[in-house]
Amino acid sequence: MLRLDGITRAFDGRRVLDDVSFQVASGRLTGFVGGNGAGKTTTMRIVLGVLAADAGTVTLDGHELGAGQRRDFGYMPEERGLYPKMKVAEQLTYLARLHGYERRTADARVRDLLGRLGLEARADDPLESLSLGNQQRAQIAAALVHEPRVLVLDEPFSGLDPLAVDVVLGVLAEHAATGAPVLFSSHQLDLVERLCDDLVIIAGGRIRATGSRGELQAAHGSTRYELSGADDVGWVRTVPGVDVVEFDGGSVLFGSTPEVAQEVLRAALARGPVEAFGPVRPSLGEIFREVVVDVPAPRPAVEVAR
Ligand SMILES: Nc1ncnc2c1ncn2[C@@H]1O[C@H](COP(=O)(O)OP(=O)(O)OP(=O)(O)O)[C@@H](O)[C@H]1O
Repeated sequence: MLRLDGITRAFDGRRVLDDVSFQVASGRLTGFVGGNGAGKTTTMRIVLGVLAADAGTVTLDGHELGAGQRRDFGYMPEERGLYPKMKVAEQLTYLARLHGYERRTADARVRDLLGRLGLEARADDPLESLSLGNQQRAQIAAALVHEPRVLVLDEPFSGLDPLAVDVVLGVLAEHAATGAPVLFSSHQLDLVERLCDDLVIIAGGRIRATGSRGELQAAHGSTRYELSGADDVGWVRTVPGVDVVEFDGGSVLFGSTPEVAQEVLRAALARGPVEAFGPVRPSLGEIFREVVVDVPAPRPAVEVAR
């Protein structure tokens, strides 16, 4: 398990990470979600040791990280990092060789990865001749080429079409299944909601919520209920304890306690056929809006004595 404890970082006296603590479980995909400037990239750079924290620790399976362990990490940085003019397979093999793979093993590993990422036909083309989405797949291959013990990716899904998202997701999930913690950042909430096992929400440099989707849904945002009937269900508005959110003649979305929801269901059945009834869990977007609302500005790096 990768674990961050009390990470703090300031730039020019402005605190951009404030007591950031969360875990990335082994074998699971953890989505790191936040708006622009929330602190995702800075946190990832600190995990990778590219940037130093002012305070706090990063540990892997209980051991504080040094350069030696981080060599086994895979990282796809925001600024990407491959050579545009070099052929795709050639530079991936070169990277694998830098990690100590023998040529034949490196070649086999690269061909396998390119195959799984749907890039085999472009293996011998210069990176810059690929579409942006395919260049991104090559960047992901570069992060994975040495079978990293921990995988950290900055916005790996941005700019990918839905099919490419599924291809990349499959490859990342396969890698997580080897027991590696996988952390990826994103601000595409709908995508993260579908893709990851666990979520970490950051805003204004502070962690606002962590947990599996189910845990977040249970802890934040209220469950609503949906009722559809053959006839007009406008009467639901008059039931005490019901707060109607949306109404569309034959269907209604409302908030209430579970008990009141059951009363509504019984009343609906007494009136005629019910086509659909059930809880509607809050979306990640709703939870995100709830937990990031009224985020206080980060404290200055140095408290001024009064
Ligand atoms: N090298 C730096 N010098 C000064 N400020 C920095 C530096 N790097 C990051 N920041 C600031 O730290 C804050 C967090 O930035 P960061 O890039 O970590 O956010 P992010 O969540 O990755 O955002 P985005 O989704 O827009 O990439 C921002 O206010 C940014 O301007």
